[in-house]
Amino acid sequence: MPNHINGKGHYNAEKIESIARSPYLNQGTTTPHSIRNALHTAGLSPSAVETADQQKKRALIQLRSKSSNLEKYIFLAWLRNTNVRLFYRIVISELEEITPLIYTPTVGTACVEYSHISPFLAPPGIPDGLYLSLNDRPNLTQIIKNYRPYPFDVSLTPQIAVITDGSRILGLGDLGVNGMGIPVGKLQLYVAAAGIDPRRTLPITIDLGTNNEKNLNDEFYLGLRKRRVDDNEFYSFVDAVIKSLIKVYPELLIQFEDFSSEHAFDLLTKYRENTFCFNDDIQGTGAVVLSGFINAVKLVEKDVHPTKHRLLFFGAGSAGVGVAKQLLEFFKIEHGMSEEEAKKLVWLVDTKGLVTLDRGDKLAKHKIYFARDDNNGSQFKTLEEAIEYVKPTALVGLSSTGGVFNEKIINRMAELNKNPIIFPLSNPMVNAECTFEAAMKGTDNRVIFASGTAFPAYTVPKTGKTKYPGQGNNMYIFPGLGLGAILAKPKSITDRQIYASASTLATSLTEKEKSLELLYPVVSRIRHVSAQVAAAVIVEAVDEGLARDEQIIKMVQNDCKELKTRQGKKWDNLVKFVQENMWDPDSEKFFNSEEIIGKSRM
Ligand SMILES: NC(=O)C1=CN([C@@H]2O[C@H](COP(=O)(O)OP(=O)(O)OC[C@H]3O[C@@H](n4cnc5c(N)ncnc54)[C@H](OP(=O)(O)O)[C@@H]3O)[C@@H](O)[C@H]2O)C=CC1
Ligand SMILES: CC(=O)C(=O)O
Ligand SMILES: [Mg+2]
Repeated sequence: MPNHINGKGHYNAEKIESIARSPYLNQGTTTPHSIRNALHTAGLSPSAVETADQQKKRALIQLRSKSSNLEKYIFLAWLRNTNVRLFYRIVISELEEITPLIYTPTVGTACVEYSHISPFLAPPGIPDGLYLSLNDRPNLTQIIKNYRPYPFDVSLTPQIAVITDGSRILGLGDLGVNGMGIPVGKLQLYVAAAGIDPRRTLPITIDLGTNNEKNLNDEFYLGLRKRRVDDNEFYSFVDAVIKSLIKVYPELLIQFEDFSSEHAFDLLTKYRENTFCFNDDIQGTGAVVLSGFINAVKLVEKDVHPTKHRLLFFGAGSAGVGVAKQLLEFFKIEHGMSEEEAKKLVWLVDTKGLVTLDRGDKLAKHKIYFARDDNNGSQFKTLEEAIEYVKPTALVGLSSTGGVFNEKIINRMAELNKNPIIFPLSNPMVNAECTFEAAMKGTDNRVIFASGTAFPAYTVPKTGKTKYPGQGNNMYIFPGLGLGAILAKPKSITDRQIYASASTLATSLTEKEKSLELLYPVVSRIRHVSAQVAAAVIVEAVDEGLARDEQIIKMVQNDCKELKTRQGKKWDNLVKFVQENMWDPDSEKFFNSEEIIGKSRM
């Protein structure tokens, strides 16, 4: 495109066009006439200039008028892809209402439908995420560079990528490329909950085929129409993707998400020491459940000594085993137990029953660590049998099997415990092992409860007292963990950093939240909580000698002198620094229209 008039004070037409079309710079109906004139967009919309509040009010009315959550999801995606700042203004101010629409449970429905809806989520030329298919192998580096949703801000390179292969999307199984909704959804929470600049996020779905018959037979399925590749090809392709990503963006933090469990563990083992990465389903979930468990232990400690808990996990995949491993750290660190002692507090159940060493089947690698050898040859095939054998104080569901904690199971937990801990953590809501209402009714309202997807509060009919369920979802961890890591730039993300994120989340409850016996902070405080989690991760990374950001290292050394007693501390200056670095849709620091127009001058 030719320039307008050469010389000082005139505009470069190409730049003007990219500003006018940028979903980030677009201010829609709030654009002042001066800017419309400068951008040559005067006359392209009605003349009214609105305030940001009016603009937001209209969008919320439209959103609320939609009759299904999927329609709301589509509306919100369009908003995000046409007016980023308006979208995040809405998300941040209405977190409780919007989170279930852009994340679990609605994102589950959106993923199932993704091939049907994705062409309608964004205007042409604005990608919703980056697709890397097997056929792209020779050109990975170039294709990675193609992802430029905000062409005007091309100097702002991605800081965080969430990557999936769509093989285990929530509890919905193998959805192939339709899994894209997950990296997109997670990254929206990075922005809303931790203030990562939306221009610096990179959602990726790698397409190595799918074994989902429904997708393979769906005329509208948009991914490769072939079965998944074998393990050799899988690891080789993922390796090529990781290497290309690091080549293009050397400081990129990579979050592995919703890979099938075998691959999830192997990828984490392979990359965690030498690549700036973590696995959200193993480590993020481990940390968030640990945090809720720490608070649950406090609530029941009058009756159950912390070291006397008996934890029964229903589900022994990446999430179940990841959580179980993280809980061991609690017993070791806070209660001085040895690894062997702590391990004895954990039992796993999978599709074949209680996981034991002598069960007779070949156990998947990740199950061996917790496989019991003290069962004297007895085997326990069902959850009921396992409960009778273990007599658990806590029952944790990570099995993707909706409703499996039935009335009988819940009643039995209530007989065994004054306050049974029941965490049906599978997603989306239809896969939760039980509802909050069922858990309350089945335990005479004595349950200590957290689920992966938020359930409504429950009012006890006799007393009129309302009880609030916890939401044990990794969304309370990964945004803050990622932000802390991005700021401190540690060489790797360690168990200690993960533990620090969990223990800080646990201590972030306000007095009011504690008085309501909540296990997690209310969602509306998530931005503040993420800043605290980020600060904890930073302190830990500095203490471990792994942080590489000089300014952060100095600040931590000044602010947190007594590192050994740091747990539970607030590190006010550091938290303030983190908050100042959080992207905010209304901050002049991140958006100054005059300056942006100025930049387009020749
Ligand atoms: N709340 C949160 O933040 C998070 C929740 N999750 C949820 O956790 C769930 C599991 O994830 P992940 O571990 O990766 O998935 P996997 O599919 O790898 O694991 C599921 C596990 O459940 C077991 N299982 C499935 N059905 C049954 C059954 N009928 N009876 C007994 N065991 C059964 C499987 O047994 P087998 O091994 O024999 O096949 C397997 O061990 C998902 O729903 C996911 O959404 C995940 C991450 C975070
Ligand atoms: C929450 C999440 O990461 C999952 O269900 O997989
Ligand atoms: Mg996940």
